[in-house]
Amino acid sequence: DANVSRYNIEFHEVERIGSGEFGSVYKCINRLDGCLYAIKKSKKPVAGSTDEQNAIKEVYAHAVLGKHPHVVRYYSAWAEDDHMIIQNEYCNGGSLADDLTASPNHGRTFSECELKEVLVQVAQGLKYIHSQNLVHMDIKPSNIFVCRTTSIVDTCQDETCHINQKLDRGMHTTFKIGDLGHVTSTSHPKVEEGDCRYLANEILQEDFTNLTKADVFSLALTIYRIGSGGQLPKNGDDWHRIRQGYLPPLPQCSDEFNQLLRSMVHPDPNSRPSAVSITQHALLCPTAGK
Ligand SMILES: Cn1cc(CCO)c2c3c(c(-c4ccccc4Cl)cc21)C(=O)NC3=O
Repeated sequence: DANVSRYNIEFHEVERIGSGEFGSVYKCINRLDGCLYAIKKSKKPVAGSTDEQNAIKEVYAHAVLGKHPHVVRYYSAWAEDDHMIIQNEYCNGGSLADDLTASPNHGRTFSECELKEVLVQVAQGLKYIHSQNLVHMDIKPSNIFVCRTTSIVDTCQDETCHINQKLDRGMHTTFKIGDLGHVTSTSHPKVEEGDCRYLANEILQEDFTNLTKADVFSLALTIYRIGSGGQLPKNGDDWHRIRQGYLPPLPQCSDEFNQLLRSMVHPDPNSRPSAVSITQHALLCPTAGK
C-alpha cells in the first residue's frame, strides 16, 4: 500500500508544483540527504504505447546526459503502485513560462541583456545535448527551468594566503533545459512532435534530416516569446509567416540581436546557426566593458 512505497519512505512531500495530463510534479525533501528534489509522478503508461516510449526515452536521455550546468539533473526513476516516478534536480526559480503569466500586463518582458543571458545559457545546454547525438524536440519557456543561487565568497583575510578569491557576492541565475520526454537521437530519429507554437515547419513536413536546427528554431521562438510578452500563433497565416522567416523585431532589442533571432528561424534549417555557433556569437560573449 502507499505507505510502504519508496516515494513515501525516502521523501517528505512539501507541495505540488505542477500538474497536467502528464501527471503531477512535487517539491520533495529527501529524508536522508535533506536536499530538495522535483519528483514527477505519472500514471504508468500502457505497455507498448507512445507514452511508454516517451517515458523510456526520457529516462535514457537523462542517464546519457548525466551532469551539465544547463540541463536539469536526473537522480533516479522507478515504478511503484501503478505509477512511473522520476526524481530530478529541483530548480528554485520556476520556469520561463511562470514569468509570462505572473504579472498583470500579461507577462513581464525581458531586456535585451536578460534575453542574451537566457539565449547563451540554453544554447550551451543544446550544444551539450547535440554533442551526444541527441535532440530535445520540445524547447519552450515551460521547459526551461531557473535556478537562483546567492553566493557569498569573501576574500581570504590571512595576508600570507595567496588565494586571492574574487569577492563574489550576489545573485546568480542559471537556466536549465528540462523535460526530456521528447528527446530522440539525431541518427535514428523517432520524432514525437513538440508544442506546435515552437515547432519548425520541416518537422511538420516530416523532414528529420536536420533535427538539431529544429531545436535552434524552437529556442529562437522561446526567446521571442519571453521578449515580446505576446502569444505565439498555433496555426494559420501568422504561423506560416514566422516559418517563412518573418519575425517582427523585438522593440527593446538591437538590430543585431533581432537579426540573430531571424537567422535562427530561417526557413532552410541549414541556414540557421548551430548551437555551437550561437554560444560563440560575438553578440553573446561577455564584453570587457559589460
Ligand atoms: C512543473 N515544474 C515545476 C518545477 C519547479 C520549478 O521551480 C519543475 C521541475 C521539473 C519538472 C519536470 C519536468 C519534466 C519531467 C520531470 C520533472 Cl520533475 C517540472 C517542474 C524538474 O525536472 N526540475 C524542476 O525543478
